[in-house]
Amino acid sequence: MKFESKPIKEHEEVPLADNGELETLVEHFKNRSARRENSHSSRSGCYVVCVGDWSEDYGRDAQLAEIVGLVGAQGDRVVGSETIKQRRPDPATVLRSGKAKAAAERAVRLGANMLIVDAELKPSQIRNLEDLTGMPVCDREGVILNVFLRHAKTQTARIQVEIAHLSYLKPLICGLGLEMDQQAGGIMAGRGPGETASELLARRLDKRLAELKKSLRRVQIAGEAQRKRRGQCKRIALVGYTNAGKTTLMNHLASTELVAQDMPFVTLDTTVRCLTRHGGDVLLSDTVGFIRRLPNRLLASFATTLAELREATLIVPVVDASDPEWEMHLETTHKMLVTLGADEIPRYYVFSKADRLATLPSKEALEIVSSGHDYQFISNQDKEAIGELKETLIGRARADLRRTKLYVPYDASKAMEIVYRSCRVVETETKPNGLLFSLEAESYVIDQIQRQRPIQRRSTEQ
Ligand SMILES: Nc1nc2c(ncn2[C@@H]2O[C@H](COP(=O)(O)OP(=O)(O)OP(=O)(O)O)[C@@H](O)[C@H]2O)c(=O)[nH]1
Ligand SMILES: [Mg+2]
Repeated sequence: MKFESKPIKEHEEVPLADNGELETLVEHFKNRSARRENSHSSRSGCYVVCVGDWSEDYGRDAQLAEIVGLVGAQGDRVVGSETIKQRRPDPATVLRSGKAKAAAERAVRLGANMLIVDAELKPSQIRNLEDLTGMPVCDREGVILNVFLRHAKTQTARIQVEIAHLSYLKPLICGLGLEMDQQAGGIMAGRGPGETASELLARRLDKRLAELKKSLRRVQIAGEAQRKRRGQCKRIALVGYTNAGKTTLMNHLASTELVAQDMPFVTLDTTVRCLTRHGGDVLLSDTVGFIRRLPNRLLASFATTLAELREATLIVPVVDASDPEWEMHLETTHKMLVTLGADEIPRYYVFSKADRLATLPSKEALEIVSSGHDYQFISNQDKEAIGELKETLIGRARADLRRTKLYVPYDASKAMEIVYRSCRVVETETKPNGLLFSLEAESYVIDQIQRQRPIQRRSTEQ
């Protein structure tokens, strides 16, 4: 099977911008950043408040560092920050009012014109906090969406991010109710009889969301033909926490020149390239990174892109070994693989940025976190190790198919599904309570079928 190593052609004609009133209004209510709030000052800034119930200082510092990094990636400057330990959030404002006011005073003294709260806030909580502090407030989801908006370059990524962003904005905009009617009265011509400005806006936002979803579907259908052509190729997917070094590794392994930067969510699109020479049977893909508490809206919007991971022959979790939080990053990656239904696929772990480590973690610790799968430490400067890794990955992806006989009882529906989805059935024999298959499949698929309890029970009964 030959596969041409060409970049995916995006649909250029998919309409994105709505140049009319909706754009003006969305822009008006768009999740604020310090730059936009104070467009006169090029060095306006944010004050970050990190909320949590940490048992150790270490977890608190790491959470703060992460949100500060995200604010930087959305293009803003952090002028100050603090952490507030709080077990239960205040229902109206998440932060207790005294603490919120004190934080806002410190923020103003430092010249901030936006308060970033590292928590998931409801639209009403954002409004209450803004009333209480007198400052524009942006929550964690808003910051992540801003970063995605800033980095979305291709049409697919832009549509996916815009869908997530508009769904986030909708309750914020519509919840403004009367105030919104007064502000928008002048702008919004074409209001139906008895329809308030916020109702009209909700209707338009819904229409826009429906258009975007249709556009996304069109782009995805166009990509499906390309995916089908790749169907017979072995696929290796690089996955992992954002900023782990996935794209850097892809560039070294597949001689690509994709953008890799010390910043979260630089990659938002899946890029697929041949790992073997002159087109060939092994493909490598670079994917959007993960983060703890990834907003559900973004996950839903990127669901189809990420669902491709399920088709991989080999998953390569890339872990930044130099990050003090690497174990949490790995845990987040594992949870995402479970959510995406890709946790049964064979894995080969790569611990990146080894050049930054004085000592490597102990073998025992690594075996536990990699749950017995093989792993390798790598540094982007070590060409020899990268060459070896490439050979190992190609070898793993091409692992031979096994031919075997397997009895599957009728009531083992999950096992039946795996047989028909992932095996080549050579022969089927009917038995009183099930089917005896002669089939061909990769070893892990056979193991997966055998792990289904009813089969083990019944096959020994036979
Ligand atoms: N010192 C060192 N830096 C590395 C290594 N690998 C990657 N980096 C750096 O780590 C940063 C992030 O690398 P990327 O490859 O963009 O990470 P990513 O996982 O693709 O990140 P996102 O696409 O943003 O999720 C970049 O500044 C790289 O130069 C390595 O082995 N050693
Ligand atoms: Mg990347």
